Amino acid sequence: MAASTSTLNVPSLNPKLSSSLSISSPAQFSISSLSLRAAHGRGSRRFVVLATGGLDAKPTVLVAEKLGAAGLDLLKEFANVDCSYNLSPEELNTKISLCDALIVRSGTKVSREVFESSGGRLKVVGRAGVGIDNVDLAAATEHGCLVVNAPTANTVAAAEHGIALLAAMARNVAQADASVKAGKWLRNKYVGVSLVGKTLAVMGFGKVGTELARRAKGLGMHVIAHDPYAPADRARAIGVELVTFDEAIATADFISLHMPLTPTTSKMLNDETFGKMKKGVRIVNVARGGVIDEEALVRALDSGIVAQAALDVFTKEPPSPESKLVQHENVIVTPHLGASTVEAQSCMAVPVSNLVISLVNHGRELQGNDLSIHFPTNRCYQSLNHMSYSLRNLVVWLSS
Ligand SMILES: O=C(O)[C@H](O)COP(=O)(O)O
Repeated sequence: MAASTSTLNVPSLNPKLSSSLSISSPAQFSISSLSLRAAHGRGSRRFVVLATGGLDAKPTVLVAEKLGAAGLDLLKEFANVDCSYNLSPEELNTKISLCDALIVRSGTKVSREVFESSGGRLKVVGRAGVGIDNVDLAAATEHGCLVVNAPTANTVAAAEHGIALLAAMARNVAQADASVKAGKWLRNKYVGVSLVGKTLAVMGFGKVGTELARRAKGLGMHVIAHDPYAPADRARAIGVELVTFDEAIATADFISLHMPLTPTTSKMLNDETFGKMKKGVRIVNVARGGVIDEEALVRALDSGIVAQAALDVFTKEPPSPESKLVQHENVIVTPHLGASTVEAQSCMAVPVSNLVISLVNHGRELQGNDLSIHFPTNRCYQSLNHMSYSLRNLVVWLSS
């Protein structure tokens, strides 16, 4: 699919740069960065981006969830940092009026109330991770607040966790571990299934989906993928065939979910789609809980359509421990650990902190060839509107 392009006016400090910049967003399933190019330029140019309305005094950054140490050190150099974890929504709303920037992971809901409570002071929300479904982007836009993320830092961690769940599910590792620890020795009960030669459907062939597919190929699986926006040649290059949604779910022995949560993907797996699957299919979800109708999944597990599920993410996190899904004997669960490796956490903290500081404090510059700034509309299902509004808060300088 062709890249989608939108043009808007951004104030420029440099006469060499036309004030009209073309922003192109390759329409892929999991686009995470957007590149800016001068309207008259050829190829990549070097940009420096400065946030307008920077602060004279040191900005205050609220870090609402645990962030890698290197990122915190960077923040502390340029800002007053308030690390307050596990805030209630009310506490967050109260604190936010004293903050210029907020850094979160997936556990903090940055709702409309947060922006309203900030009284206009909040300039940047940094998402130390990929998913920005916990940030109300429309409210951010209305309040002139930029939202930035770290779209690549945890790709490998999430793909590796998907593979870990896939193998653990197929070989009943979690159930067998619990039974041995409970004094049992159930060698017949926990006979598993092999991965080699099985068809794996990767739903969402973006960064994580692609990395997981590559690894699954290494395990001898036949990998197909569905993604309305992924280029066929990228899939072909690693020996993956792109197929329709219905073909993917109807032929797969294993399904691994890698799409973002959007209005289009919400409850994509439901009674109807489970009904089209091969009996005995096994499902892995390291994307977002909301892409599965969880009650429908319990029904599909009970009826045997779905033999097993391995879930890292849930519609509501944490899920109730009494939840039928969590307690189901054919389901294994982890507490949203996809990005939780030492390497991913340290990798993601620095770029997010850097972006936040750069944007909140115009004394620091952000530089790049293809502009290294990530905007909130990093999913094809979202419009370019939010990005355009966000860009109006920026000044762009073409330095070469
Ligand atoms: O969106 C993400 O980056 C992943 O789901 C990880 O979320 P986390 O930062 O809360 O671990």
